[in-house]
Amino acid sequence: MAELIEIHNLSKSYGKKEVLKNVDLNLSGGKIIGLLGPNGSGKTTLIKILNGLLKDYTGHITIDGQPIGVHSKELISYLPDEPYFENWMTTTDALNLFNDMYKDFDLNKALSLMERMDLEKGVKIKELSKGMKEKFQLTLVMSRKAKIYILDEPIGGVDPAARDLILDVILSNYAEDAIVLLSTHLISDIEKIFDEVIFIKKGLVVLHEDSESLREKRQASIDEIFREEFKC
Ligand SMILES: Nc1ncnc2c1ncn2[C@@H]1O[C@H](COP(=O)(O)OP(=O)(O)OP(=O)(O)O)[C@@H](O)[C@H]1O
Repeated sequence: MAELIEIHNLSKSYGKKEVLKNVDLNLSGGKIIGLLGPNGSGKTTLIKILNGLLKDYTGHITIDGQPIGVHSKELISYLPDEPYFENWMTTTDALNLFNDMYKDFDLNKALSLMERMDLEKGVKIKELSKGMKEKFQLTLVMSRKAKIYILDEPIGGVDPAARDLILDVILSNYAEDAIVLLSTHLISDIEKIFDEVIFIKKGLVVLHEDSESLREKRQASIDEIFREEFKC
């Protein structure tokens, strides 16, 4: 049976610079997968391709057995690395927008997550702090009953106490057969929830392994293995 995400021989260049090189990845459902690599290694580029935002690549990708398109966009709940709200929007406007836009959006879940995150309705999003914006975006994204969640740096701006809350929200809000693909630099904070990790180095996938067996094999944490692998 086809894996939920299959990537074969994917390459992508910006001008003459090749930033993804012959990437092969098969990702199956029921896993939280860490996409890890130093700055500029190609994580966001890969994520944008999976979300249909970049189309000028070579190689072959299927999501749930189909090429990237309407079907994959319905399956994926995507948290981009930058806020995407319009300046005029309040938290209530954004809730309504998600409710209108996505069939799988659970408004009641979003409202209860907002309460847990200490976020209020009717507040102008541009007046929220960076961390509060991140929490709010994550609330919206995790309130969809999606088959795939792609989270680009979900906790970069939030304080350490809120990070644990966010991890709990991620863990308890995805269906068991779904994929969570998550890019982060805060490996030690998040690694406990990873089932698998992917290391990407200058556009090449240099490692894709089960995180528990990797830790056992190397007798080190994912954070330590990452630091060793990417030592400057
Ligand atoms: N729009 C663009 N035009 C030209 N080059 C780009 C563009 N976007 C990204 N790049 C280049 O592609 C490479 C990969 O960038 P990408 O944003 O995918 O890396 P990343 O792993 O997500 O980095 P970070 O951890 O810093 O967010 C980098 O060399 C970057 O300079």
